[in-house]
Amino acid sequence: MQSLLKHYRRSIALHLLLVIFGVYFLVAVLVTVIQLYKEYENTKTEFYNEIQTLPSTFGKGISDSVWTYNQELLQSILQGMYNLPIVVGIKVDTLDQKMDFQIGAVFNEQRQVEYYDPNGLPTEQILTGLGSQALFDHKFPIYYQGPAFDQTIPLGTVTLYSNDQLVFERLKYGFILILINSIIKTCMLWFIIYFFINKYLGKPLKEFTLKIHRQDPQSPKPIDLAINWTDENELIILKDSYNQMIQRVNKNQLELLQLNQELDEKIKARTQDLELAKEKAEQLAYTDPLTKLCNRRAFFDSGKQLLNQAGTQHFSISLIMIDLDNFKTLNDTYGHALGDQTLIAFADVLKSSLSSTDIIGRLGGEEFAVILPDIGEYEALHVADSLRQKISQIELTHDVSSVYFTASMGVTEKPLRGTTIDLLLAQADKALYFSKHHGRNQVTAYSTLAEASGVR
Ligand SMILES: Nc1nc2c(ncn2[C@@H]2O[C@H](COP(=O)(O)OP(=O)(O)OP(=O)(O)O)[C@@H](O)[C@H]2O)c(=O)[nH]1
Repeated sequence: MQSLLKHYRRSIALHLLLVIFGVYFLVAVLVTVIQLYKEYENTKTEFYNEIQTLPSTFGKGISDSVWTYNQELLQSILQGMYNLPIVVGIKVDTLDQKMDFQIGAVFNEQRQVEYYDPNGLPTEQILTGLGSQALFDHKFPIYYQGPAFDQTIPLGTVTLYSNDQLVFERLKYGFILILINSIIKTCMLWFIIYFFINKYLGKPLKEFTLKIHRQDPQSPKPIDLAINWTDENELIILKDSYNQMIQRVNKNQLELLQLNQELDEKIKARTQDLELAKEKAEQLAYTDPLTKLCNRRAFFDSGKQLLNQAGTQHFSISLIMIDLDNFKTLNDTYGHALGDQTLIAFADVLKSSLSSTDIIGRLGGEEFAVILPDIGEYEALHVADSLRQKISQIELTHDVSSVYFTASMGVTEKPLRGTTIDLLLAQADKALYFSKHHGRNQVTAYSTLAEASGVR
């Protein structure tokens, strides 16, 4: 039952059928009722006509039997009439009341039904099978017109009783035939409609839906239906429209895929650019743009790290502070550009002379500092002096003349316990100051100054 209901709910053919069948059934019932009513009316008229022909058939015999007081003849005529299927009762009323006779179902004077047997004796209700509710009567007079009389002599009346239900009885078979006919026609129509709607609409739609369900959503393909029609009906238009839509969707998806790939590549390139820019920015943040040495900030950061390491791993650290001599004069004499060249050449000498573990920084202007890990003051003095000599040999050219410059230095070593970069710089600066004020182009150890002043 459940599956039947499911089938009904999913079947367009059954739905349409129900609607068509419902409407057809109503129309058929209406037409049949009208047809039946017309048949009833016609049959009833025929019925009355038949009743009215009876006096012409039996009237003469009845008149003769009443005129001659022949009770036996009258009774046999009336019984013959009573046997006719359209008659349910007969009543003969004569003027002298001598030949009165009733047979079957008749009305009395109060219009109530009374029943008489074929011998004219009162009896219980007669089983006519028709009931007496629809009883109606047709009265006709009886006359005698014998050969000896010029005029007709009234003898009385004969009342024939019939029943409306007899009309129905007559119609019954016709009606049953009409009904069977309608049922067969409806069933045939039902089957034909269902078969063709299902074949030409239901099945193709079902196949179409099934194929849509089975489509791969990533790459749907055009659908082909097993329809044998060549003309452009709605179903074929629907299928073609679907296929066109699928082609458009596939094309759009391909374009989207390409756009995605392009976007991916652009994002990759942009990310690389950003990383490079970030690297550059980081470099800029920590590198002096002119000399490419560590700037003040990078020098302090790396220096602090190295100091911490030296504290925990117990290795010595020395710091050299370097300042170019009379740099202002050099700038003023040969120009700022040569000043820049001087700074670059000086930085190159530092880079090439020192180890990669040494930290070289430009603290500002023409002021530089170097941190030498694992090197004591004595060794650092030698490194500084070697640098000083190399610097003094750097040859710069201005126009056709050669330009030389020198640098003064101050050296200090990290004490055994605790110190800071600032403190080391301050000590080295004092030594540097000493070098400057004692003729420049020389190296001074902070320890000698401290010893001389008794600070250490
Ligand atoms: N060309 C150039 N000059 C700079 C740069 N930075 C600082 N200076 C110059 O360096 C000079 C430093 O001068 P001072 O501080 O008087 O020192 P000095 O002339 O070297 O004298 P002493 O240190 O006493 O020997 C100034 O004239 C600055 O303008 C730079 O990046 N390029």
